[in-house]
Amino acid sequence: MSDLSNFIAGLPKAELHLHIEGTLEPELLFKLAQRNQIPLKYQSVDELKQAYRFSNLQDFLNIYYEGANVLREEQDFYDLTWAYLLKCREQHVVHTEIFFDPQTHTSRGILFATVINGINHALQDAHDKLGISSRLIMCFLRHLDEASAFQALEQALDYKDLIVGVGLDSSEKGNPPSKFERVFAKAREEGFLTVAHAGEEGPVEYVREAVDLLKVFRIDHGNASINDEQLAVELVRRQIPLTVCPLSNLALKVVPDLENHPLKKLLDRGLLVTVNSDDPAYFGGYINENYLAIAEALSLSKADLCLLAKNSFRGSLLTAKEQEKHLNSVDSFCRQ
Ligand code: HPA
Ligand SMILES: [Zn+2]
Repeated sequence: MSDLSNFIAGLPKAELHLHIEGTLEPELLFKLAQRNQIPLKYQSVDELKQAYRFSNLQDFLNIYYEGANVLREEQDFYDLTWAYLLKCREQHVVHTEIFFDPQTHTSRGILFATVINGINHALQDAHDKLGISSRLIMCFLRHLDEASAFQALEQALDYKDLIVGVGLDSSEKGNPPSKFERVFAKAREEGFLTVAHAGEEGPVEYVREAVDLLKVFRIDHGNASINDEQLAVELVRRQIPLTVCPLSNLALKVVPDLENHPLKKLLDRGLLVTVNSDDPAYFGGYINENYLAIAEALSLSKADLCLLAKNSFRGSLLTAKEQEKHLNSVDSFCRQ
């Protein structure tokens, strides 16, 4: 390993933008298809991997929802989550805030309870056996209507002890945050925190709506924030984190290449930028690969990487005391 990848591997990190369905590796996908006797269009893992070439977000989403079809039983959700948590241990992710998409599963007749119990048991085991802490955030699919989101929210009310917040993902263009203003208002009333994907493929106006209408405490992606000076000033002043996902942006052609990624400009402007993997099984890398790719493309210094790692804890839902502990461990690693 190069000096830089060693350094990144050793940095204690939190992950704040990770779709659990996006960690479904082709090998596990095949194994679950077999276990659940689900026919696949693809003859082999290699053939499936060939299909992982995307021109935009929608291209990816079509394959991602198709992949999720092999998840049927509680054990499937457990195995999926556990495999990701083992990756966390390997990559020194000590805290992770995970998205799941209940509508992807309930629309296929899978019970909400099946999904959340499988995920939650793995998170509990990771806490007990691996010392990894976590939070769970439920995302609404923005291509579906408001009524469907309200239904998902209704089901989440029974699991308030397991779900800390709600988010918004799927096809961004044409599905602005304003479409879900009332659902998010109800979610906040019920005590959920809010986040939203915004400014990935969509315009900067969607970032503004996420902040003003959905009252988000973080923006997922937020690349477009660089296009509005006044908004950027506000994000800096309020230290609203951006959960940036470099390899995702590259794979979905949100940026033409990583050399033109806005991460360093956003960081230098004082935004609370973090690095995350989004859907690592589909985009060619987990968190360390994301740190390495963006560090190489933008010539980030070790001090920049330390700041990104610190931001990952500052932007998390951990308590101030827990954050302090992790910030100290980043500091002591970075002083070496
Ligand atoms: O990056 C993403 N954007 C929108 N929806 C998603 N669902 C999984 N990943 C993504
Ligand atoms: Zn995402």
